[in-house]
Amino acid sequence: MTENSTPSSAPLLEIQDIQMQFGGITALKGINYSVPPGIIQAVIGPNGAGKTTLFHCISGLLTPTAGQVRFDGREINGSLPHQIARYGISRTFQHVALFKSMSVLENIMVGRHPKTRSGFWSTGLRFPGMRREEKHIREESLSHLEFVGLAAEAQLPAGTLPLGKQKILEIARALATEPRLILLDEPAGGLNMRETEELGELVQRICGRGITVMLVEHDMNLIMDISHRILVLYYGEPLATGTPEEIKENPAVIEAYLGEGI
Ligand SMILES: Nc1ncnc2c1ncn2[C@@H]1O[C@H](COP(=O)(O)OP(=O)(O)OP(=O)(O)O)[C@@H](O)[C@H]1O
Repeated sequence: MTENSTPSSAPLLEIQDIQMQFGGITALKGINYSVPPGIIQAVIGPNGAGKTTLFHCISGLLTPTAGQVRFDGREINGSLPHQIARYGISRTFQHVALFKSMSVLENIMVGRHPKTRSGFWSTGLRFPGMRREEKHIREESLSHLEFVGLAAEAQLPAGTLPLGKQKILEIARALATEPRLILLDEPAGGLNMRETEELGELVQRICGRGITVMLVEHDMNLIMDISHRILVLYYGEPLATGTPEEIKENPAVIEAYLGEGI
């Protein structure tokens, strides 16, 4: 178990002795970790280390077998994913999960619904107040597309975009709920070098907006370039924490990744 310290600001996310058991498999073995606001926090580790399971526990897809997750001082484990989205945490998935026949813009508008009073689908009833709300959602959704560089593709079916742009669209949809913490699960998976560089710039701009980013990623160049802090998981436990420079030189990390090209 490892605990990091955040002397300058109260943590945004506190993970306290989280354990996750799947039958006989212990995917997380008691993790303590805090993430301060305003940083890019990477989570790395070999396949099966527990990274995605940790994201599932934070975003409410899984309830930890033991331990607590606190977000901005509020205990959130046991809350449902849509409640957690309302508290200010959104996420993307390892495999793209878009509505492929809907337009790029509509995919964002759907993502807006946790923030609206009437909900995206009920705006279809088209009462005047709802029409105003839909117009507002449309404008805000377009501004998210502009932020990520996809405004020109707004009317295209999402499924016609190349993979790199679909992944960016997923990030835009996660941003549309106006999160304070965004969890990105392997956003660079399947991207070429240029797309990965653009993704890195986007993640830095997201952080520049004051949104805390947690990033699970296997692309070590990207991780080392943009992360402020790294948590290394190994068989469900923290192996090391630190800055990219500290992690690069950590003998336990080098040993764990030996042959895996860190
Ligand atoms: N729903 C599940 N049922 C049973 N075992 C699971 C389940 N989800 C994850 N596991 C197991 O928990 C462990 C951690 O899996 P997890 O997907 O969190 O790892 P990971 O670090 O994200 O791996 P990868 O880098 O390959 O995505 C693995 O041993 C995995 O097989």
